[in-house]
Amino acid sequence: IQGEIKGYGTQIYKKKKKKRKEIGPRVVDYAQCHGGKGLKIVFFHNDILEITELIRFGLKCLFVHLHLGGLGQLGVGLANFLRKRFGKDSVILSDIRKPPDHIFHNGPFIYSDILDSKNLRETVVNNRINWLFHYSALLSAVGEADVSLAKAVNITGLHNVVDVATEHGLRLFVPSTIGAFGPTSPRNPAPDLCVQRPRTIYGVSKVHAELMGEYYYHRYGLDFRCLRYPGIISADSQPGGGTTDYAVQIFHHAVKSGRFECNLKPSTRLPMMYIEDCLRATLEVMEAPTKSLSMRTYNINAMSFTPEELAQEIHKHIPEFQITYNVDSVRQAIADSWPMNFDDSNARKDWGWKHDFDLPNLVTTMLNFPGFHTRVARAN
Ligand SMILES: NC(=O)c1ccc[n+]([C@@H]2O[C@H](COP(=O)([O-])OP(=O)(O)OC[C@H]3O[C@@H](n4cnc5c(N)ncnc54)[C@H](O)[C@@H]3O)[C@@H](O)[C@H]2O)c1
Ligand SMILES: C[C@@H](O)[C@H](N)C(=O)O
Repeated sequence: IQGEIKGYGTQIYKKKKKKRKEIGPRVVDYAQCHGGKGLKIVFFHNDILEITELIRFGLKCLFVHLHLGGLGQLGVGLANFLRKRFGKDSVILSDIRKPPDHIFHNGPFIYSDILDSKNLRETVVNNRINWLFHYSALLSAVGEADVSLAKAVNITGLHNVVDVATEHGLRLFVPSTIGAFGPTSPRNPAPDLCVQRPRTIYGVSKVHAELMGEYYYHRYGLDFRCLRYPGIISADSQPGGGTTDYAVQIFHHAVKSGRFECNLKPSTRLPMMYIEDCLRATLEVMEAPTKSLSMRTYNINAMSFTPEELAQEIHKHIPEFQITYNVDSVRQAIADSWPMNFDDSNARKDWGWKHDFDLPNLVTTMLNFPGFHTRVARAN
């Protein structure tokens, strides 16, 4: 292996018979592996930046990520995405639910309840975890239906996660949301820093998570990283009870029956994103050099549309598709308090965020997603 590791002025050499390393002061050991065809390099476990650079040069590396709340709409996709990048055994998926066979056999899975701090600590210590992705949460609509459980999972759970991550020097990712804004926030667009007075327990808990993470970063040096996601749209996983769920369900109904009853008004404009962009952004901000991050919580944006505009785009592919409206007052009130558009210029400037999917691409990709039609048929 030969090449310069950008930004670090270090080099790895492989010569025919003799292997030699020059890779900066933090390498603690190196050895031949794979029958002499490879070079195994051992780092201090926190040197993620150097490891990231090496992976760009095609080196395989083992460092372990723990992924909490991993069986939800976004979790399995994130685990697959990270496993492709870092190797199957480097990512441990966890949840309190029993995983289906194909997920259980696809890589390490363990039970982990974020409300049980002892169990969480044991998991982190026993598996020598370096990065932690905290996806466990009750979303906006289900949170309003059970405020006390939402308080426990979204607030007490977050405290446990932040404590363990701080104690063990982990890099911690916590997703926030458009739901962290409220009716008094600027809505078109909502910038990173502005009034945040959400009116849902979900939103309140996410503002709390943003502030706790940033406080621990300043006070104790916790490497906390947070993105405010828009509503996320995925083909192979179901949404978990949010206000933006309609934008996933519409595709299933369009394919299955050609009809969809929407629970938001036709003119409700919300920021949205295809899952592939969301997962890529998550990895990009986790890999971003510390010095490039001027903030610890960033908006990320891709597109913004109304149910009416989404239906029109689907109509181009399925001309017989029909949408009707039966408004759910709880979800509508939530949606009306959220931003219509997101200003993500800081993410674009600081660490080069750029979305790939706009509305036409999203609809084409969803409707042509491999196995989507079969999956819809099976789900029904
Ligand atoms: N999906 C979106 O559109 C969206 C948008 C913005 C932000 N987010 C955030 O991304 C994260 C993941 O969202 P999602 O859509 O996958 O959510 P989801 O509701 O689909 O999944 C949440 C998971 O958390 C697990 N969980 C609940 N209680 C737990 C506990 N005590 N311990 C461990 N796990 C527990 C659940 O079993 C579930 O698998 C959440 O934090 C959410 O707020 C999601
Ligand atoms: C927007 C996001 O946080 C989630 N999909 C919800 O609607 O609750």
